[in-house]
This record gives sequence, structure tokens and C-alpha cells, in this order.
Amino acid sequence: MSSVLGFIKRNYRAAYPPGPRSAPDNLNSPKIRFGILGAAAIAPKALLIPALNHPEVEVYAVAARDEKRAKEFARKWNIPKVHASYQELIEDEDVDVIYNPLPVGLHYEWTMKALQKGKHVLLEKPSADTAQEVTAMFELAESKGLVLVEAFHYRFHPVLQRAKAIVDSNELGKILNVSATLVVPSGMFSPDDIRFDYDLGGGALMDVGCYTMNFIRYITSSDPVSVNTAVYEAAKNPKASPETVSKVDRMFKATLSMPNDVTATIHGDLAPPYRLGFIPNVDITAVIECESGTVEIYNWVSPTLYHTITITQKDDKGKKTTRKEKAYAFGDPGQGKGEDWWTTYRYQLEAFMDRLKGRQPQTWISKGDSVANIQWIENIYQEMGLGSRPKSTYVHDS
Ligand SMILES: NC(=O)C1=CN([C@@H]2O[C@H](COP(=O)(O)OP(=O)(O)OC[C@H]3O[C@@H](n4cnc5c(N)ncnc54)[C@H](OP(=O)(O)O)[C@@H]3O)[C@@H](O)[C@H]2O)C=CC1
Ligand SMILES: O=C1OC[C@@H](O)[C@H](O)[C@H]1O
Repeated sequence: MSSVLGFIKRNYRAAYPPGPRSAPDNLNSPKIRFGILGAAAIAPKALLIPALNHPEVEVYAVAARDEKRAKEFARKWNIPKVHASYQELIEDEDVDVIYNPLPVGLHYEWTMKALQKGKHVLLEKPSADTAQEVTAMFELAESKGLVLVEAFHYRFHPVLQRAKAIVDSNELGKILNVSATLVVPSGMFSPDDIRFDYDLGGGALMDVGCYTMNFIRYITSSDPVSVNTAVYEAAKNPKASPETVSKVDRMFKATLSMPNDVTATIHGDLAPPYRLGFIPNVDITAVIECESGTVEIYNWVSPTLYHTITITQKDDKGKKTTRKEKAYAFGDPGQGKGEDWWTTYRYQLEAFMDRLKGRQPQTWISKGDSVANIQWIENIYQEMGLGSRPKSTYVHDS
């Protein structure tokens, strides 16, 4: 009963967070002003709601291709300033940070333009279509002393760090295999969603697959050494040309070799067939198999809602014992800030602001991490025979 109450309380507070308690050390300094590129569906969850509870953040402006749409979005979310174009937004001198939740194929162009204008960027995942573009974005950010991060929100949540700590403690011995699955229910995205558009950087491996790739690399603290198998099923988009739609994977599955004889499996699906023709198919499970047991994380991507870490240990005689853990907040205050109702996005915003303010973020996603992640996604697309998503046609003029 208490866990049901906990579930309700936690998720109510995540959706309707209380106002900030206080600003850490700069009560009198102005808030950092964020501007949003596009009236994107993810913006409320990823930024607007978490910002309500961050003492240093103001979501100040939004731009959309259609000004009317931007105005409606701004009214709904109490955003004071509306811009009629993305260009106008990045030129707004009152904006400090650009949140970029555009389709992946537009990430490079608008991140480069925003950085060039001196803005920090919180960039949605996956960071861009190619490793070359990701490298260029980070190099520009570095040269200008600006913060740029790929918004792998799930990495900022305590549950991931707890699962990794269990594995790293060696209590279950060496890792043998890591598998990460992110299968979202059919019907979540319409056939003409950006995720099914090749020219916009679509594909399940890009969208849900970037998390699974990131997960296996994070847990093993390493990059793959080879792609062993890679299969996919193509998406069906009635509006797309037969030539481009055949390059968009609705479902992917790949096996990889990691260093030290570790193997990895990743699997994702944006529209899985219903079970028995009517039961929605969902799978958000990651399993780390070790020499003497397993660690399984249920709901590793949206853990605030609900999650479990199941640790199964085998003794010398093969007898199994199981314990379950949860980690909605960091175990001890020195480990990191937060409350059990903080979403992955709220933890992420905390780290972003710490970095921007010159404080030590609890954790971070580095340039090397983002570059390697997309490089290995490109390698899998190569193995599938589909090739990388198209490089941006935008030419950066420094
Ligand atoms: N961190 C997370 O948990 C999640 C991250 N994402 C990422 O965020 C991004 C946006 O996803 P999501 O919010 O679901 O997508 P939406 O389709 O809701 O938003 C994309 C936005 O891109 C703009 N846009 C610009 N050009 C185009 C174009 N040619 N076609 C379509 N849209 C265009 C639109 O802005 P306008 O308003 O100007 O028309 C639209 O609002 C993606 O990069 C995705 O990978 C998505 C979901 C979850
Ligand atoms: O968190 C997510 O889950 C569903 C995906 O399609 C989305 O893009 C992703 O970021």
C-alpha cells in the first residue's frame, strides 16, 4: 500500500513540482534564460516542468516555424517571449541557453548557429546524424567556452549509477553480456512522425537505439570493438518515397563485441506488433549478466515513474538468491542533490546548470561519449546496409 502511495506522490510531484526552495549562492543574480527551438512535444517534460523547480532557470523564449503555433505554446506554458523564426531566437541577446529539440537532421545546423551566436546548448539526443558533425559541434563549443551537452537524461538519474556501482563492485564477478532493450508501444508515433523520416535523421536505431548504445557503453565503461550482427525491419510511412522509407528501421537488433570478451545486445522498436493481435508490446529492460549472477533494471529510461533493480546471485552450487533495490534519489547527500520525485530531466537540468555556473555537476556526458555513441550507431547502419543518416547540407562559416 505504501508503495502505491509513494508511486502516486512521486509522480504527482514530478508533474506538478513545487517552486524552488532557494537559489544556492546567488540569490540576487539574474536567472539564466533559456530559449526553445520549436514547439516540440518533448519540451514540457524535458525543460519546462523541470525549470519550474530550478531556482536559476527561466524559460524565456520560444520560436516555431509558424508564429501562431509559437504563440499558442508560449501562452500555454507562460513563456514571455515569442519569436517568429529560429534565426530570430538565436539572435535574441536576452537568451543565454538554447534548448534544441528539433528533428535530429536539424540538430547540427541549429546547434552550430546557436553556438556561433554565443549561446550554450542543451541538445536533444541523438546529438546529430554523423560523428563528424558531433565532433564539429563540440569543437565549436569548446573554442567559445560554451556548455554543450547531449541530453541523455536517463544517465543523470541515481538508478543508473546504482546499477553500475553494483556491477563495478565485482560482487557478481566479471561482466559477460550486457543487453539493453527499448521497445515502445505501437501507436505512440504516427507513421509520419519525424522518427520515420530518413531526411530528418529518422530510424529506431537513431531514436531509441541511441539510448541502448549509450547504456552498453556506460555499463561496460568501454566502446564496442565490432558489430557482429545487425538486423532491422523497415518502417511503413505512406507519405515517404519508397526509396527513403526503405532506409528507415522501425525495429533493429544488433549484437556487438566489447573489450575483455564481453558481448552486448541492443534492441529497439518504435511500433512493435501487438501481442495476440491486441496487447501492446513494451519492453524497457536492461540485463547485465556476470560470472556469478545478473543485474536487471526494469524501466531504465523513465525510472522516476517506477523502476526496480533485481540482483540475482548464484552460489558455487548454483543456488540463486535474489534481492531488489530502488534508487529514486542518491543514497547519501554527498553523492548528489535531488528528491525522489525528480525526473531524469530534472536531474539533467541540475547538472547542466552546475556546469554552466562553474560548479561540479554530479555527472556529465562528455564530447568523447557523444562522438563514440553516434559513431557506433553509424557502424551498425553500415552493417545493416542502410548507411548513416544524411549529413546536414548546412555549411558552417566561422
Ligand atoms: N529526451 C527525451 O526524452 C526525448 C527526446 N526527444 C528528441 O527531441 C526531438 C524532438 O522530438 P519530439 O518532441 O518528439 O518531436 P516533435 O515532432 O514534437 O517536435 C519536433 C519539432 O521540430 C520542429 N521542426 C522543424 N522542422 C521540422 C520538420 N521539417 N518536420 C517536423 N518538425 C520540424 C517542429 O517545430 P515547430 O514548432 O517550429 O513546427 C517540432 O515542434 C528529437 O530530436 C527527439 O529525438 C524526443 C522525445 C523524448
Ligand atoms: O525517451 C524516449 O522514449 C521514446 C522515444 O521515441 C523518444 O524519442 C525517446 O527520447
